Amino acid sequence: MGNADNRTKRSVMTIDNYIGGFWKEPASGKRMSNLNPARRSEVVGLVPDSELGDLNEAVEAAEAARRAWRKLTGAQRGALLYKAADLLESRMDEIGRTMTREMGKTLGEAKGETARGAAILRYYAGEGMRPVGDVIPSTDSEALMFTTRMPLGVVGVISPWNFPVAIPVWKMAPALIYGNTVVWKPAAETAVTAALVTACFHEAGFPAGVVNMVVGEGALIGQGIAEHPGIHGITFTGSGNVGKRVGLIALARGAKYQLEMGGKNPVIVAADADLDLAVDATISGGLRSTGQKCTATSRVIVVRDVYETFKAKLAEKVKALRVGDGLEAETWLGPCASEKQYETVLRYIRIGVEEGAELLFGGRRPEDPALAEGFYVTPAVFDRVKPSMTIAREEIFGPVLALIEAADLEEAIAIANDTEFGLSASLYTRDIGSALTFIQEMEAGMVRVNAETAGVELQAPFGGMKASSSYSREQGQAAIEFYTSVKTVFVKP
Ligand SMILES: NC(=O)C1=CN([C@@H]2O[C@H](COP(=O)(O)OP(=O)(O)OC[C@H]3O[C@@H](n4cnc5c(N)ncnc54)[C@H](OP(=O)(O)O)[C@@H]3O)[C@@H](O)[C@H]2O)C=CC1
Ligand SMILES: O=C(O)CCC(=O)C(=O)O
Repeated sequence: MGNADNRTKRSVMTIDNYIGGFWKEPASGKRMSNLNPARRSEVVGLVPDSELGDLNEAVEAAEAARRAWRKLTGAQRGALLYKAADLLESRMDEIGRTMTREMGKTLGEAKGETARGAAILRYYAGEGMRPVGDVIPSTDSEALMFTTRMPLGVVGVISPWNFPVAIPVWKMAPALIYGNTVVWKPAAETAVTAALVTACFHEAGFPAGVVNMVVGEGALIGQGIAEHPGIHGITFTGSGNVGKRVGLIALARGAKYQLEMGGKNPVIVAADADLDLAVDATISGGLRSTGQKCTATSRVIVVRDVYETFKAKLAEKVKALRVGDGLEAETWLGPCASEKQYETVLRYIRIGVEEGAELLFGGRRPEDPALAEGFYVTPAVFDRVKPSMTIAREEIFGPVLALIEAADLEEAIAIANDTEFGLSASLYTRDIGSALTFIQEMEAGMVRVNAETAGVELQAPFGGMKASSSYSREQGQAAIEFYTSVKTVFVKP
């Protein structure tokens, strides 16, 4: 993997692809630099700029491994997942620090995410011992009819930079336990973290070719995965534009696909809400990970009776959040993950102001000269946002909250539903009737009452409605639906 001895230090790690059980230089020998978003002059790693030849080699390795892998028992595959979980957990500090240096989230969040990766691996390791299929009564009294499941074959995993451990693990762990082999293209921006995760699979003793990692430009290697005839299923998390493209390519060649894309997640604050609880959840749901979660709260829809009180409480707490390097213990909010993301956030803040929303707080570079070299922006709160404004409609993926006033709960739910997205939504209320109306009316894959919009439990289905996903669900027992095909068996003596 290169420079492994210096993993936790501020040294530059040189990363290779992982193909057929070996760390391999990209055929071109070319590499890209990954920068620390907290300090743009600091190079965290040199990561492969792979070509299609590297991808082809990985697909061949995955194809060569898949029959023997499928023939192992679930318990045998699960034993390897348990080992990978133990390794990931034992390296929580090293992986967390690398993640923070590579994409900026605070060390606490990065370590928490790594621990979550280990928990996901253990959940799916156990899945190797759980029942599969149903016995179905046949109309023929002599016959036995039942369902079983087959793995898809080679699964292509295309993952983003915002959860560089949890998302690929929640895709790879079920793919593997159900008997598939994997070719993983992590986001190039977090490929050093990805290599540390891959090292856990390698050292756990997964047979050669079962897990492969190829790092390169999304438009080449990601698209190459979508197009590759040797890849039978593609699971993608990222932007809507790329996701739709991946889906269209997969559909055209008859491959199975699953897309998790953006969100424009609302929190509704009802007149009877516990306002302190709602404020804390808005801050945590909207601004943790610098707002770079597909489940992040971005629209804060507050019923008129409590709008001004809620706004004052929110502004006071947001002002107190400490922006800084995620490695510093006192930092609450790290930098945006990249210059591209930073420019996007600043552009949306400009658009918000131009369209007439009132910038109540933040949305600027911090004044501290120690932060001048990073992609920092102070958390922004916009007041008097209209549902038609761009900042209320498009996914920003940054620390920006848009406050929208609603006359009552009915109008709040109508505003919440007036979006192309439908990933997550929350309501703060003390009234059971309001909660039930919200649960019934809200068009979102995850609805949460008195809980923030972000926060995914690994054992529950995760996914969105409308443009947020391809209607499929990940995680928990739902994952089996994507990573396997049902086979109906009819046996007569
Ligand atoms: N739903 C979510 O969790 C996420 C949503 N987003 C949204 O997307 C916006 C842009 O982020 P960005 O990183 O550019 O997201 P992308 O959709 O570009 O990236 C997601 C993954 O897809 C890969 N990719 C890029 N282009 C292609 C392609 N043509 N075919 C196949 N794969 C491809 C990327 O590779 P590489 O990056 O190496 O080029 C990465 O691995 C964010 O501002 C946010 O709104 C982003 C990340 C996660
Ligand atoms: O909220 C979470 O923990 C998961 C969010 C997520 O899946 C994403 O941002 O892509």
